[in-house]
Amino acid sequence: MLERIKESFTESIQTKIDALEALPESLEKAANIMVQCLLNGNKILSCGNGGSAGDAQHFSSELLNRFETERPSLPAIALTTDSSTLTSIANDYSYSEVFSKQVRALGQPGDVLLAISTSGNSDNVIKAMEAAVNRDMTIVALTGKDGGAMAGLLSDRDEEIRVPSNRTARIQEVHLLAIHCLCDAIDRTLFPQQED
Ligand SMILES: O=C(CO)[C@@H](O)[C@H](O)[C@H](O)[C@H](O)COP(=O)(O)O
Ligand SMILES: [Zn+2]
Repeated sequence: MLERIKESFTESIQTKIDALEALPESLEKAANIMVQCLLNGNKILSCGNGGSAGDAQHFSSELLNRFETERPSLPAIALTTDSSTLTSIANDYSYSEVFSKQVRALGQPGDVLLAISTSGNSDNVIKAMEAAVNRDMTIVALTGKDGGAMAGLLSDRDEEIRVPSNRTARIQEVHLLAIHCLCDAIDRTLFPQQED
């Protein structure tokens, strides 16, 4: 057991080292997309399943409340939190529609969708991306593995942050770091004078 735990630490550290090579440029582009969206008075919607639902909420709470510095609240909505909406859409239509219906209701041109999936193949996240394209929104996709079907849906205006790993847990661990990098970049660009 001890060996297994140590292996998980080593693998997680190695995935972050690999991500340090692969991800900074896409993270910078994604941060710029989000900053521009917020400067234009738009908002960021986020979604994902399981651990990625937690990540979607982690991100929105850091915008709505705060990350590390005192600054005004920023507009973000996690599409994973309203159990009445989620269960009724899943019950009346299909689980694959739970995010896309909300995107069609809440998404405005210029908003950003933060779409999170380690496989890039979750149907409800893919349908949310399709709805976002129809709403003239920009997409930031946090993915892993080979990017899955999500990678094929992105256009030049969008950005994919694809963690170089095939293991869901390791990918999720880097997704959280990526989310914190995005929050840090947003805060430092929008509020350069604020104290830590
Ligand atoms: O947290 C974990 C595994 O670490 C799970 O809850 C995981 O998020 C779920 O199996 C998700 O349904 C996986 O979806 P995805 O990342 O492939 O989109
Ligand atoms: Zn997990």
